[in-house]
Amino acid sequence: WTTKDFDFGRPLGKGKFGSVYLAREKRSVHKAIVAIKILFKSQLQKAGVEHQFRRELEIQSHLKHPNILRMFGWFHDENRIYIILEYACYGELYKRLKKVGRFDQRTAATYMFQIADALIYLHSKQVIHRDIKPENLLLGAFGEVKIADFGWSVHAPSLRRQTLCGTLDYLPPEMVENKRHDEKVDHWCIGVLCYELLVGRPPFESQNNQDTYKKIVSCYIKFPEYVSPGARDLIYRLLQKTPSERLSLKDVRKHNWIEEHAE
Ligand SMILES: CC(C)CCNC(=O)Cn1cc(-c2ccc3c(-c4nc5ccccc5[nH]4)n[nH]c3c2)cn1
Repeated sequence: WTTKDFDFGRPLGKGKFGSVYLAREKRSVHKAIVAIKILFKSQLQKAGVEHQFRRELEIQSHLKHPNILRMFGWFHDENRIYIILEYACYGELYKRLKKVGRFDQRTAATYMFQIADALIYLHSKQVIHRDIKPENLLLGAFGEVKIADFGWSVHAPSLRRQTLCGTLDYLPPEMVENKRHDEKVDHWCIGVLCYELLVGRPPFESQNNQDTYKKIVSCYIKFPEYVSPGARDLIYRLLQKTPSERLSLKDVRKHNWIEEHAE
């Protein structure tokens, strides 16, 4: 591939390491629409992340799941690297959540099922900690959620959380306390996500980082009265301080609140 194979359209997102553009592949008979992320080699070199980046490229090129944003390939020229990504036509879940305030149980349960399904797939390939949070989720043509690993901090133009290093709200206790962590961090994150999808803000949000940390390590959760008992049960079973006690992803998919509300 080269840039000459594509007509570039509007920017879809901008960030520290690069920006993402809408693009159409010229030759394909069905005029494939894709998102192309452009990274500058100099910036990757300056940040000393080239090898990590290659590893990420390698991992992502083998991932194929309906709820994980596809990476179709990549190419480079003298100064830039171009990553050909799936175009998610309904954009950022985060923006939609901000717009509607909070989702109904059917929407939230459907997204939770899809993300649990994607994580089962990822964990089966020994891939963890995909940094599940609304900013990293996009929406496909059928309203399905797509995990886009923005680890490369390309934030589409939407108001980011208050701290630039990414929100602390999603950090599990073992990471707050700088202990070893395993794939169970993802179980914690989808517990935080489920709360945020239903309430419109994360459960441990506070004025400052210290208070957020305190709430995280104490697993102190307050629910607004409209959160149903079924949703509370699922969230409690995921937001367990001890990683091994967190609900398994297969049990998340089978949880009665998910069974009752997911589409
Ligand atoms: C190291 C490398 C393998 C990382 C590859 N993964 C990424 O670069 C993660 N990433 C995905 C994107 C991204 C951002 C936006 C979109 C969009 C998209 N669709 C939109 C529709 C309406 C409004 C905004 C939209 N953004 N589709 N696909 C995207 C993909 C940016 N970074």
